[in-house]
Amino acid sequence: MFDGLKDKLSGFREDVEESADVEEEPAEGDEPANGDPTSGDPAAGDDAAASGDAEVVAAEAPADAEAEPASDAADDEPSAFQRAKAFATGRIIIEEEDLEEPLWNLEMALLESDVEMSVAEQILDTVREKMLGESRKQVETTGELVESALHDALLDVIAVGQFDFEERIAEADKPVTIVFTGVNGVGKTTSIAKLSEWLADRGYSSVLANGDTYRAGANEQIAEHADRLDRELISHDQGGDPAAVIYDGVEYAAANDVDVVLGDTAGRLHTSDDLMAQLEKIDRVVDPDMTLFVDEAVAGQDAVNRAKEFNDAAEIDGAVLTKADADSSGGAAISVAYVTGKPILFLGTGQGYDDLTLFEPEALVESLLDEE
Ligand SMILES: Nc1nc2c(ncn2[C@@H]2O[C@H](COP(=O)(O)OP(=O)(O)OP(=O)(O)O)[C@@H](O)[C@H]2O)c(=O)[nH]1
Repeated sequence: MFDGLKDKLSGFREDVEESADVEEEPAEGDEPANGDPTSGDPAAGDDAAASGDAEVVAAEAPADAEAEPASDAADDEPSAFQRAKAFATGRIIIEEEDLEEPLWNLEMALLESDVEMSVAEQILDTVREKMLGESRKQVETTGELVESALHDALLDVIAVGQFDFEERIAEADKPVTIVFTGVNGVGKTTSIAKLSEWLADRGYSSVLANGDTYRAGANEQIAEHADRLDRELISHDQGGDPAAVIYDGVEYAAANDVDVVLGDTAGRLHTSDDLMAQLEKIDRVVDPDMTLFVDEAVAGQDAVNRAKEFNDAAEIDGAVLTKADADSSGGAAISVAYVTGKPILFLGTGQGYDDLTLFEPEALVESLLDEE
């Protein structure tokens, strides 16, 4: 999953390792490109330093490095002594300028992978801070340092607002009403059917309510899922009031001890203003326990923009990203939570009813950074 992004992240690691290697070259006695007088220290010839596995001391680069070379050994800068010591112990120092090109390449890679601009910038800021920050005292290999910086940076943006969905269902008063929003054709209805099955696997009953009274054929489509899964479906004729359908779903669930109401909504009306007004009305009338926004992982930036738009109209509690099994760039999965402040809760991973996976930020980050 998200193989393109995975390759690009691995490219960043190689870039940094290459830049760090350049720092080690003075072992041969060459004058370093940056003219740093300490880089030529003979101690840099240490075997460990010459190996690709050299340890790293992360240090803040002086902001005015060019104007004032490291000769003054100011307390808050990587002093000549620190550098000499680093070389003597087979370590290298990562400076801001070593990261410049790799970070630029990383930014391009993230944008090419459809990561939203503000999210890409946040990732870069965290990576820069983690790799140069004073607080990082541990000594690690270049690869480990990059991996840990990327891990923290990605997790920070992906895990925004994450909560335990099953616990939320377990603790809520029944029936729990969940309304699904999102444009047509992204897999909203299929996701409702999948979630009904996911809930049943965990002992929760559910009823489907078709609030998409706009599109011809919507009743038949959801009825097919309800039949196959043997679930009750509440629907009104085409053109009816969607808020009334979902309201009836809640009444039915309360009267029949059903745990969860899963309400579908239209993905398109005459105008997008009509659609947003309809969602606001459902919000007002039904006051759902959760509103989940559904879109395709493959839609990239479009999915991120739509998530923002829908969240503005009827505040969402989380998102479901479908078609994560298709070859997608990964940008939506990285960006939606940071941009909306609401977590991705599920990934759709196929067309079967069991193809719904709880979204786990830590697992996603680990798989993105897995070198296999
Ligand atoms: N590969 C894959 N296909 C999916 C996934 N989720 C849904 N689909 C397919 O996407 C298509 C559209 O899904 P629907 O559930 O009809 O989409 P919708 O958003 O409800 O569309 P409307 O009913 O038109 O609003 C169907 O063919 C689904 O089988 C997924 O996670 N992976």
